[in-house]
Amino acid sequence: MESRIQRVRDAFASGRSRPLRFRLQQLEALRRMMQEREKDILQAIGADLCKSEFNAYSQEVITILGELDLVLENLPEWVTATPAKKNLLTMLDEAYVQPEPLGVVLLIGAWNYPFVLTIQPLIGAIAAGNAVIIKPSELSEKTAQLLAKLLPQYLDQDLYAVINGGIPETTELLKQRFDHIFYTGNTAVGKIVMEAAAKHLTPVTLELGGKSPCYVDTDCDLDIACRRITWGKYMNCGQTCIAPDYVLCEPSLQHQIVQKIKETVKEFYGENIKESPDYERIINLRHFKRILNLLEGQKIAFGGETDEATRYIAPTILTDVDPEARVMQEEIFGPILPIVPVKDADEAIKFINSREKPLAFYIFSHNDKLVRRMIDGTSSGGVTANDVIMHFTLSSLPFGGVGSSGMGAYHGKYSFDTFSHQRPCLLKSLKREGANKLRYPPNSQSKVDWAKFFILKRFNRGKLGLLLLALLGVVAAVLLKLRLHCPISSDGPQIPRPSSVFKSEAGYY
Ligand SMILES: NC(=O)c1ccc[n+]([C@@H]2O[C@H](COP(=O)([O-])OP(=O)(O)OC[C@H]3O[C@@H](n4cnc5c(N)ncnc54)[C@H](O)[C@@H]3O)[C@@H](O)[C@H]2O)c1
Ligand SMILES: CCCCCCCCCC=O
Repeated sequence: MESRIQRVRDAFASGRSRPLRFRLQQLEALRRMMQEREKDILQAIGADLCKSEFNAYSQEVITILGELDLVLENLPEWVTATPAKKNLLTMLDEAYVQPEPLGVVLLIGAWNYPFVLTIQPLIGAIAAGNAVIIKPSELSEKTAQLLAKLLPQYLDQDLYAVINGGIPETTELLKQRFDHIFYTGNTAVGKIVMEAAAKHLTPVTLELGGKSPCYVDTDCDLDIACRRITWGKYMNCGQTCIAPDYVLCEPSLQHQIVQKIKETVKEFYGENIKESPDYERIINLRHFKRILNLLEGQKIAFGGETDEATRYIAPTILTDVDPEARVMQEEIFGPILPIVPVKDADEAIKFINSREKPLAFYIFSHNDKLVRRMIDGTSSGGVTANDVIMHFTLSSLPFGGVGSSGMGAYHGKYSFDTFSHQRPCLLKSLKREGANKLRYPPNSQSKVDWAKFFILKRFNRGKLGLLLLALLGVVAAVLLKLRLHCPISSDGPQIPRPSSVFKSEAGYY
């Protein structure tokens, strides 16, 4: 493993990953891979999660194709240095911010959307000019194997390496030094990743989980709300990081919601859900048993059927759920929807704020004021109002958590920024030493006054003040140029001192 990582490091040190043209070529190659190997990709995802090709395409492949289009179109602009504003002291210099690659990035993918959650951050890391070690999740075994086979066929083999394995391999990987670690998965492992990263002071992006609440207001189109909640909750058999984890609503809505979700489940998956090509299975037996344990002692209003042999759990709804119940203590990550009755929106806000910050927050209401009040009154990684999941699909929005649901964000330009260092550059000349003498010892009141003028711009805000400032700026620039070779007297510059000229009743700003 160490020699493989060293090969990636050496390749990064060669500088090969940096030119824009190279980055674009690699991203084009990824796009070619998506087109030429689409069938293999869909089959691998399908085998891991019992997912239909249609679902694998619309949930994973489309996102990647969209991201590639966006990055290929905008990367030339993103890599360009941005000129920075200058002050009076630097007005003749060059100042800009230049994004530069971080170096070798470790990318640990997740199993629930094993393709998109590995390739989408990879696109950002390549776009930003990094070398990458990719560690797909061993739980989505077929996709992990496919990535190890395909990526070296399309990408530079020295710069980008896939390392497969389970906990021992990840543990070993985390001992190595990286320039950034991007991890997607649960919060407990997120802490292990962060601890390992701290040993090398490696920055991390942690895309974690949490219990994402969904508030349904009485002033709401319940048919539409319940159809959208059903889609987002039971998609991928509930194994979606931003699935609505539980519903908060007034007691009077509870049974209507159960009824409408029940009808929608029938509409989506038919009478026999097990036969539906659109309904997935739980990834493995460990997670299957974990989810079943959450049902213990609960009032099942709908669903509840399970089949261990195929790891099937029916779309399930629990009503009158006690906030202290186990199902309300950990992220469900399965097709169980608890409904917790609350008195009103204020109680819902208090409920949400009394818990860890979730990855997503959903509100269904016709009342725009209420929607905004609930957004302002809570905190979460992201928000969608009157729908679920959809903020993930908009690449102009950063995707990530807050508090225990994660740190950092990605998608589109945000991925590029996550994998770049924004390097501030100030290019001065060795000339104009006269101006610099202001900051050299010995210091004096007059030098401090000048520094206040140049850096803090302490002068009157009025029109006259501004006009005088402009004039003085020109005079100062000319004088400083003329004085290049003359020492500054201990009494300060021989032009009017700014503090006496511009101080007025209007004060400073
Ligand atoms: N924010 C996001 O974008 C996002 C996306 C997908 C999943 N998630 C979150 O991920 C969670 C679901 O997946 P999961 O993490 O439960 O899967 P999991 O617990 O089954 O496995 C997580 C991964 O962690 C690794 N791991 C476990 N113990 C480890 C250790 N001691 N050291 C190093 N690695 C170790 C395993 O090898 C495995 O690959 C949910 O909380 C979900 O919300 C978040
Ligand atoms: C259009 C639906 C896209 C769904 C993609 C969901 C990805 C969620 C990532 C976390 O698990």
